[in-house]
Amino acid sequence: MPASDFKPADEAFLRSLPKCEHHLHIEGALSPEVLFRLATRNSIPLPSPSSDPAYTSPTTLAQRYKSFTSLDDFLAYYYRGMAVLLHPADYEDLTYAYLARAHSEGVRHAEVFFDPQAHLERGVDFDTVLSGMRAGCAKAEAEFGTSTLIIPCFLRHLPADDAWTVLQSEAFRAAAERREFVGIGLDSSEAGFPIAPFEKVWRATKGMGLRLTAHAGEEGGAENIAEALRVGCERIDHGVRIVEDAELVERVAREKIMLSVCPLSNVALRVKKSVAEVPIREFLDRGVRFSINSDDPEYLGGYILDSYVAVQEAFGLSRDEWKTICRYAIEGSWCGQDRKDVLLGMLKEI
Ligand code: HPA
Ligand SMILES: [Zn+2]
Repeated sequence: MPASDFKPADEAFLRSLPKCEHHLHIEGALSPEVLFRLATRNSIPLPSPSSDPAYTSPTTLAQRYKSFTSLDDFLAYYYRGMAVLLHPADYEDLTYAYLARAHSEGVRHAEVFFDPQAHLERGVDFDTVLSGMRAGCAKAEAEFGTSTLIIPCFLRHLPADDAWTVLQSEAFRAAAERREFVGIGLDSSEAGFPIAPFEKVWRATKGMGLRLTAHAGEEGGAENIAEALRVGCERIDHGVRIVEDAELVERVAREKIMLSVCPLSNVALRVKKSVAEVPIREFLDRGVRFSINSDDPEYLGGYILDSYVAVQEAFGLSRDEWKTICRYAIEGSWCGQDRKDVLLGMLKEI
């Protein structure tokens, strides 16, 4: 269906679908307005407008976010932006605001990433971030019934020893034992930063009974996806370059390994020229399981419903195909079977 045939009624249908979001960095839900407000409240100096005019106002910053040239160009703003987050309440408010917005767009289950090392290096400890996020999740769960899980991600541009230190820390181990997060991920710059050095971290994490995922096949090639699976990842974040390797495509379909795809992010970071180039059609035709996610909604082009609408405009999927995507997302979630059954029940009613 060409874009001009997209009916407004389809947006109501897309909104009504019971969605699971698996690829959302909470730091990427920090809007320019909140960034400026928290910078003042927490006395964190922003770059001066003479060094970077983007920091003149929230409007100019939002405008700058529309012209990222690469993952690293974005990451520079993303790491600078999150420096305004200091207190548990900052993380709680950010998490709650994201979940409220997500709920209004039909998200019924969310698995939320954060980057502990990016906070630790500024003196913000693991528990500050985690306790704030958990409070935001609890509030949203009580108010909207959204189920949530939290996934700390290690930064692949830092040495694996640094991730190992976090993994061995008392705060990480105690929270893992209390099951305050469900697994770990790996994010940040992909090209030139292979996953292999993190193998020891990944094995130890698995030994703690935690789940494993990693960003791979976003900026880097399909070989990074194969490597991520070799070290024990159960799902892949992005993974769109998997189509470069037909055997790997067959394998993930056969083994029901889910890809958490982020179409608007791919376009914003120039991984793809347009949403139409994201291999949604190939994935559906070859039985590759995937979910559709926003990644960093305040930086990279929008929230989850924007992503669903963009995919519908590009591919004109049938209602049954949308239900298949939502079923893949439910089945690929890391919540328990009881919750999955509830979500599948919601999907049946659509
Ligand atoms: O899309 C991403 N890729 C890698 N690292 C990230 N950190 C936040 N978002 C991303
Ligand atoms: Zn991401």
